[in-house]
Amino acid sequence: MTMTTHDTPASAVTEEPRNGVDIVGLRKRFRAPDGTIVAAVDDVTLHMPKGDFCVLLGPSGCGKTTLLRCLAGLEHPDEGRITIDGQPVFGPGLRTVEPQDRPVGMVFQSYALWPNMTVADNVAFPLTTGPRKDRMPKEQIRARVDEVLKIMGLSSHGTRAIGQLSGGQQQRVALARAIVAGTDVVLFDEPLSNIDAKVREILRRELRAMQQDLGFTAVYVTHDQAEAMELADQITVMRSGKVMQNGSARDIYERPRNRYVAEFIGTANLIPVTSAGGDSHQVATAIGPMRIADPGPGASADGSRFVASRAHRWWIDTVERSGENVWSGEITNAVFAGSYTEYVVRVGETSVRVWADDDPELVPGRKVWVGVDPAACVVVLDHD
Ligand SMILES: Nc1ncnc2c1ncn2[C@@H]1O[C@H](COP(=O)(O)OP(=O)(O)OP(=O)(O)O)[C@@H](O)[C@H]1O
Repeated sequence: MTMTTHDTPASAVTEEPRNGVDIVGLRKRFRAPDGTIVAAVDDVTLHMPKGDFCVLLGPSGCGKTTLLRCLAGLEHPDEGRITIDGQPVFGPGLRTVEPQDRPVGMVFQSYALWPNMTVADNVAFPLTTGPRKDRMPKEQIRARVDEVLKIMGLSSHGTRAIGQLSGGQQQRVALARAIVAGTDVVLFDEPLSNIDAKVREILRRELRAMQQDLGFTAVYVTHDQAEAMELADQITVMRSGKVMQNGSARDIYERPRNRYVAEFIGTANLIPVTSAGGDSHQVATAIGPMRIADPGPGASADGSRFVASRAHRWWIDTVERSGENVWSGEITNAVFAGSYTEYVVRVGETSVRVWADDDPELVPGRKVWVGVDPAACVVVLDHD
């Protein structure tokens, strides 16, 4: 990222060649207190294209923070290679590049600000460390700090003490500090998780707009799938140190690779496939034949498979219907969720969840017809 001058809008930033982040065969193991070895990062190979917003998503303990810390240089991997912005920072035969020498900025969950310094001094901090001969002149530092404070909506807060700011404002200061040095890659470790829901939504939108304006590559750790969907150009779903799937939010949501991904993101109906092979557009399932427009990644695989479909792609009706992908069933539960109601419908021995408009006629015990568009059905593996 090239920083703008004081008066230049962020959108006018000059582009420079960048390469994003390349991770090849990365492994990091820890010894747990009971002596067992935990593979926190287990053979991860991943490319994060320059200028993309890349989210590492997964439940607690899946290894996303460890992977981020390896990129930052705060953790020393056991094996593999890392190249950031074209610069190899870790690899065989390479002297590991120390955190302060890596071309990255970082924002933590705890804001990690200096409580006794002013807002402006906190933001300026990365520009005032390192060998004196490499530092920029004071006037230039001030201009850059003013600029990022403006970008973060903190212009009038520069002289305040950190303790006089709200949590949301403190995280803005931390964001400002991460971008002030103009690195091409900024790493975020759950930066919004300590902030209340409304402010978090605002900051999330601002962060995305700022990243697009300035054009840096963002690597963002979260366990919140809604946050991932809203922010990401690329989502990497992790489990037990491994990459389960990597792709755009749409890819991951509409074409999950396996059961784990389908269940982790959004609400999916997973209907067991009962026989292998067959027509690639029709499979035998626990509720009868299901038509699928796109067979999906699990179609030709051996082993347990499911037809995955999103709850909001199903319809529900009290009037008898017939045709493909239509079943009769009985409502067993209805939960009003505001913008939709979740109806749980028993079809044979299986339950499907249908997200539809609230309808007072649709109550538990009611016989109904449900169905799903074949275009919304994809076969997924039980596990890779
Ligand atoms: N310093 C450490 N020593 C021992 N084990 C560790 C260490 N750091 C992480 N681990 C283990 O490595 C695994 C991955 O941890 P990590 O913090 O990367 O997961 P995470 O996905 O970021 O989880 P969270 O969202 O809870 O932070 C976990 O099993 C964790 O207990």
